This record gives sequence, C-alpha cells and structure tokens, in this order.
Amino acid sequence: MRIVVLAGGIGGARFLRGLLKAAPDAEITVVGNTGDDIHLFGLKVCPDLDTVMYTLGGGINEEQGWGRADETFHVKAELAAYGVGPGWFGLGDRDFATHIVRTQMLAAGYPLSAVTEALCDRWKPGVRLLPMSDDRVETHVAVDVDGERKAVHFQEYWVRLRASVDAHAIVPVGAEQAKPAPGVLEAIAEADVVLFPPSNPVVSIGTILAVPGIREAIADAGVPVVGLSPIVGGAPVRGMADKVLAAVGVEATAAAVAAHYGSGLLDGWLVDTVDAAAAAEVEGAGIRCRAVPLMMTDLDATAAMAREALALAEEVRG
Ligand SMILES: O=c1nc2n(C[C@H](O)[C@H](O)[C@H](O)CO)c3cc(O)ccc3cc-2c(=O)[nH]1
Repeated sequence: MRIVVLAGGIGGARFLRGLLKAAPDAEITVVGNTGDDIHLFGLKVCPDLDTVMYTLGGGINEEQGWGRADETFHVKAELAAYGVGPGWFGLGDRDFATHIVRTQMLAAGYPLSAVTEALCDRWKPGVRLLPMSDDRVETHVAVDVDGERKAVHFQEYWVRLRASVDAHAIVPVGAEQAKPAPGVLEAIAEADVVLFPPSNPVVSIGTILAVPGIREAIADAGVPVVGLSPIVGGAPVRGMADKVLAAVGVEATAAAVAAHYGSGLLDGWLVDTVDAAAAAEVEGAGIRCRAVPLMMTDLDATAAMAREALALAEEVRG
C-alpha cells in the first residue's frame, strides 16, 4: 500500500511513528511543511522536516518533541557572548550540525529535496521525506505590537510571543509562486490513500495545501483522503492551533476543522470519542466520520489511531 501523509512538526511526526507500526509494509511518503523554515545565525533551519526526521530516526528530544536528545547549548551561549541572537530560539549544538550541513549543501546548489534526502541517509526515518517545495515559502503572521500592525515570522509568533497576541492574518509568503518539490505530485498520483495527521490545519497542512498543484493533485487522485482531528473537546491536543484557527475564522472544534478542509478534499474524518456528538455534523457536511480515541499517549494508542484512519479509508473506498 502506498500512503501519502501531509505533515507538520510534532503531531505529524508522532502520528507517523504509529502509522509505521500499524502498516509496516506500506510505502509511506511524507510531504513536510516548510513554511516554518527560518534563516538564523546564517543557517537554514527546517523545524518540521527535522522534527519528522529526528522523531522517526530516534534522535528527537522526546519531552520537548523538537530538537535533539542529549542536547547542549554551547554554540548558542558563545554566540550570545558576542551579542549575536536571537536568544529566544533554542538551537542546540547537535542540531546546529544538521543546519550547517543543510546550509552548505544549499549553498553548493543542491535543492532542499536533495538535501533532505542526504540528511535522511543518516537518520533512516523509514519513510520518504519530501519538503512540500524546494522554493522558499515563509509563513508570516500579522499581529499588533504597540498599537501598530506588523508581520512577524511564524517562529517569532509561535516561540517568542508564544501566540499570546491575536493573529490577524496568516500569510504563507512565496507559496503562490512555489512549485511542489520533485516527487510530491507523483507520490500523490500513485497513492492508495492520503492522510492528514493531527497537525495544525492552518500553518502546517494549510501551508502545504497552499502550494499550487498539491490540493488539486489530492482532490484529483481519486483515492480516500482521511484526516484526524487535532482538536479534542474544543481545544488543541497540543500547541496553540486555536490561535491560528481564529485568524482564519475557523472555530476550534473538530467539526469546524473538518468543514474548513471541506468535502471537496476530505472523504473521512476521525474525531475523538469525547467529540462523538460532532460526527453527525461532519457527516451532514458530506464527510464520513467516526469517533475513536485520538490521544497519542503511547505508540500502541497512536498505532491504533493509524489503523482506524486506514480502516475509514477502506470504508469510504468501498
Ligand atoms: O517552543 C519552541 N519551539 C522550538 N522549536 C519547535 C518549532 O518552533 C515549532 O514547534 C514548529 O515550527 C511548529 O511546528 C524548534 C524546532 C527546531 O527544529 C529547532 C529549534 C526549535 C526551537 C524552539 C524553541 O526554542 N522553542
């Protein structure tokens, strides 16, 4: 079975771990969000690609969900001693090595997709990890600071501001001109099923879908498209997805997120058992819906979620 998964960072990566356990023989292609990417300290940082790569490759800091295990921060401290920041973004020494390799390869002319493949040669994530695009796309967030509207990079909004101020708009700058990375459209066209893990529907999956051609390829693939709600009981399972949902006028409920994707894209939607009452609303919008436990508390629970998603895909195919 060929499965394509659109993934953001922590939620997507943890779901993929369950999917690999649930479907060990599947050929899994992950299309990763690169709208969170940022240039810092002269280096190109790709948080979501790295989170997937480290999580599946066994190098992730499990407690945080991002960055490397057994990390130290000597380089960052040395840079700070020179007055070089930003201090608000935690780049560790081991992680720095990844960004140095990536930046060197990009400077030598390799596209991000080739760089990602080279990095994955080390980590062997067990999936084919593709960036959504080789072109630069950067998610910016419009916020009010000291009474003035300005756009900040998504990482500044998420990490420095902790999403503590209202987001007035979310703009994936560069997405309109971006092309899907090599292999993305082909993987979608050849897929037996497309899954949306419980990643952020706006700044992760929404950004991937904003790359021209990707949404259309999924809709045209003629295969089941099944998503898992990142909202449980009216709140994000983790992260601050409700903040960015509000920016695009979507309520933080499992049913509203399903409607946001729409029946033109989504065939099936899993909501948590606490949201079982929302299933009728989702089905009324033309999307097959089942209520199952959606908390990724451990690998077995996550694999069970992945099995439910694949079962729902078979049901809608039927
Ligand atoms: O909350 C934080 N998240 C950090 N993240 C996570 C990241 O900001 C976001 O959670 C994602 O971009 C959203 O998917 C990092 C991810 C990396 O790959 C590398 C460095 C960081 C640093 C931070 C950090 O300092 N604080």
